[in-house]
Amino acid sequence: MEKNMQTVDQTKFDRVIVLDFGSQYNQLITRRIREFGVYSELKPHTISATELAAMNPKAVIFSGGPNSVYGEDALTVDPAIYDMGLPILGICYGMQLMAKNLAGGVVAPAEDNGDYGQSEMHITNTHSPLFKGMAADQEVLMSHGDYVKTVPDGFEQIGTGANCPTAAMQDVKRGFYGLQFHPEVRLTENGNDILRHFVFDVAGAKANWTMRDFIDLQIANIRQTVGDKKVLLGLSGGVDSSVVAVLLHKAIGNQLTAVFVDHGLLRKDEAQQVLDSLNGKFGINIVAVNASDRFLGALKGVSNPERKRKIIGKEFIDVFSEEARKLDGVEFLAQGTLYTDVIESGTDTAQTIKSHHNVGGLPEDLQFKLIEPLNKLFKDEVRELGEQLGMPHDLVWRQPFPGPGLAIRTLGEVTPEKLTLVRESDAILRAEFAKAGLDQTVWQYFTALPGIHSVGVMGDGRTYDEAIVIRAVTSVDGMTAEFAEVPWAVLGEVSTKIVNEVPGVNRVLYDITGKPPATIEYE
Ligand SMILES: Nc1ncnc2c1ncn2[C@@H]1O[C@H](COP(=O)(O)OP(=O)(O)OP(=O)(O)O)[C@@H](O)[C@H]1O
Ligand SMILES: O=c1[nH]c(=O)c2[nH+]cn([C@@H]3O[C@H](COP(=O)(O)O)[C@@H](O)[C@H]3O)c2[nH]1
Ligand SMILES: NC(=O)CC[C@H](N)C(=O)O
Ligand SMILES: [Mg+2]
Repeated sequence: MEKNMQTVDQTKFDRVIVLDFGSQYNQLITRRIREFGVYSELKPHTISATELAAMNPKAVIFSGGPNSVYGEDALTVDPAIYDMGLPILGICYGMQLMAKNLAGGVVAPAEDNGDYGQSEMHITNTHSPLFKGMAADQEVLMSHGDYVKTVPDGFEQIGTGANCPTAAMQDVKRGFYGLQFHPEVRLTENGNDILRHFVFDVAGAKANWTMRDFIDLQIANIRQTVGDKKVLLGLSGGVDSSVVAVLLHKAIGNQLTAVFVDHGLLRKDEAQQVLDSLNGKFGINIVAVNASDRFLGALKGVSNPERKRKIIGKEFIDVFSEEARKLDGVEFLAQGTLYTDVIESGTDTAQTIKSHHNVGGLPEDLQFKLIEPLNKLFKDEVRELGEQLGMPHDLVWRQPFPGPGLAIRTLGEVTPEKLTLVRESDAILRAEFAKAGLDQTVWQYFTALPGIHSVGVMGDGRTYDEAIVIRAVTSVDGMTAEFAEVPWAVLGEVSTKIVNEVPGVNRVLYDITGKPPATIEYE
């Protein structure tokens, strides 16, 4: 175990606090700022000015959110926050909230249909510190139904959009800024620079935080939380739980036991490959449990996607509990939960998109205390962490595989027969992508069974068989994704192989939807 890590001075980092109004993108704001080398954290919008002052931030950002500032259930902030002398940046809902809270501002619903998607913003004050050095016209991502009709006293409009008079506003004296568009997403051309200008030029923050500090802080936290108790880690062989395994091993050594569950929903040969690649490596010893009968049994007859996810979540916990009982003294369950899993499962402010088995799928009466050191990070940040921890490239860059496995790629009821179709077609897809070198460039790729039957003709005979869908996407963090532009020749090869080698399939489809509006997985 490494010494001298117990005390990490958290106050030595400059920090920017982001207040959460429920946007799906709000943690993206914090991670962009961490990428600049400035520590950033998301906090509830209910935080008081006193609590905020105790964190000694350099600036505050109000995130976007689904509500209307003048709606009955509108979320707001402690008004004393405006008097703290701190720079504030309001994004979307956050800007509208400033306009509502500060004297003179007016927010109204859009007269036509609102403003959703990429559009052009024209900068009306090129001297604004936010827009330093930028061209007067730029693409931004808008996603709002309300708009700021009148800027508050002391503010000036600094940008205007095609469908939105106040795309940006500022009160330089108070250090207050508002953006109607989302600078945190890549679809806003200069979004990163705008945030950077706010953090460094307006707020005067210094870049004094690194991923190394994150590692030290997590190791210190884990040691303090765990004491002399034992921790059971759910290890899938994926990036996230493997990174957690290495962190935990550094922090608490052999107080850690890793459990790998074969739930019968894994890919072809996956169980053996996980054990070969991880057992005995990095000081990790794995307990492998074959639980396919119980998972498949519990899923029998169930076709609702959310029900399936909850059942899988519960079965995982039951297996972990049984293993914990064999070990004596296990108080904690560690998981490789990422922020994506948390936000999509729904929070107090964000809607549920799907219940990830490890968050929204957990039973209410969970007997373990959770340790989830990555639950504020995104996939690409975890990969950077893995690299920093010296883990092998292949493991760090493995494509994600969801905990519920092939169950959420077998739409509707899961049966062993259907699983075979998904498993075999997926193995073909993976082999062909590897052959074409696409495994290095495509972020995630798999097949799914949508449950469509259609008529075919094979060997002069009629078939009425299943279709298989190929899903292949590029992404950075899984929050948004685009369908991958896979060469037709590769798709053709995969299609021929699947139809020839997987009995019961007579048609192969390619999914050309991004996220949003679709999601990456099917359920
Ligand atoms: N088969 C499994 N056995 C034990 N734990 C699992 C299994 N599948 C998932 N988990 C737990 O659920 C968590 C979430 O799964 P998820 O797939 O998001 O992460 P991962 O498998 O660690 O990484 P990746 O996203 O790269 O697949 C894992 O980090 C792990 O703690
Ligand atoms: O561990 C997991 N448990 C889950 O329940 C789960 N659902 C989706 N995913 C993975 O998360 C990323 C985003 O997926 P979606 O666009 O389908 O929501 C993609 O990488 C998905 O594979 C999951 N991972
Ligand atoms: N993305 C947002 O923050 C939207 C804010 C508000 N709900 C609107 O529609 O105008
Ligand atoms: Mg996984």
